[in-house]
Amino acid sequence: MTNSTQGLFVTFEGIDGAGKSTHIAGLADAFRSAGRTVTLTREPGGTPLAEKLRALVLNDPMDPLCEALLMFAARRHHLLEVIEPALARGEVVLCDRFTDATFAYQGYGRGFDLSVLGSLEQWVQHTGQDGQPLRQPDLTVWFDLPPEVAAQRLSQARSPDRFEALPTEFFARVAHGYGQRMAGDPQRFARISANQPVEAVWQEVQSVFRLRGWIA
Ligand SMILES: Nc1ncnc2c1ncn2[C@@H]1O[C@H](COP(=O)(O)OP(=O)(O)O)[C@@H](O)[C@H]1O
Ligand SMILES: Cc1cn([C@H]2C[C@H](O)[C@@H](COP(=O)(O)OP(=O)(O)O)O2)c(=O)[nH]c1=O
Repeated sequence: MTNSTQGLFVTFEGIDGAGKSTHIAGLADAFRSAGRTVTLTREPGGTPLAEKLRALVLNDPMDPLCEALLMFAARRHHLLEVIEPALARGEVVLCDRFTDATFAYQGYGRGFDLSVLGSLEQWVQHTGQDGQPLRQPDLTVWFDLPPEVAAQRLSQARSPDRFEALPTEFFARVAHGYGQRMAGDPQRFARISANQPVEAVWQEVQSVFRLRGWIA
C-alpha cells in the first residue's frame, strides 16, 4: 500500500478519445479503498480561473503561442491553488492531463517551438525555494491508441471541441509527441495499450498501480 503520509501526483495522457476519463474515477475509488484521500482534477482547468481559461482555449481560435501561454497560465494557477496544497496534505492527486499534453498538442501537434515550451515548463513548475526540484508527476499513465480508432470512438460519443475537430494527421503527430516525451523520461511513464476492450484496458491500468503497491 502507499505511504499515506506522502503525496502522490499521477497524470493521465493520450489523444482525445483514448479512454482516460473512462478509467480515472475507478482508480480514484481504488485509492480510496486503500485508505487514501483523492483529489480528482484536470487540465486545462481545476480552479475557477483555470476553468475560464479552459473555456477560452477550447473554443476561441488563437495562434499556438497564445494557446501554449494560456495552457501554462492555467497550469500555474492550478498547481499553486490545488495540486501543491493537496500533495502537502499527503493526498493522491489524479490529474487528467498536464504538461506532456502541451508538448504533445502545442509542440508536436501545432509545431510550436519545443525549447520555448521547455522554458515555460521550468518557470511554471518551479514552486518552492531555490534548490527545490521542479514539480513533475510521480507517474504519467499514457493511453496509447491509434488516431483512427480514437476518431471512431469519438464520432459515436460527443460533439467535438476545437481540438477534437482536428484531422487524424494532427493526432498522429500528438501521439508521436507522447512517445517522444516517454522516451525522454521513461521511468515516469506507464504506457497502456488502449486499443482493447474496456475491461482489458482497466486490468492493464490496475496492474500499473498494483505493481507499485499503491492499490490492492
Ligand atoms: N476500451 C474502449 N473500447 C471502446 N470504447 C471505449 C473504450 N474506452 C473508452 N471508450 C469510449 O470512447 C469514448 C472516449 O473515451 P473517453 O474515456 O472519454 O476518452 P478521453 O477521456 O481519453 O478523451 C467514450 O465514448 C468511451 O465510452
Ligand atoms: C492540458 C492541455 C490540453 N490540451 C487539449 C487536449 C484536449 O483536446 C483538450 C481538453 O482535454 P480533455 O479534458 O482531455 O478533453 P475531454 O475531457 O473533452 O476529453 O485540451 C492541449 O492542447 N494542451 C494542453 O496543455
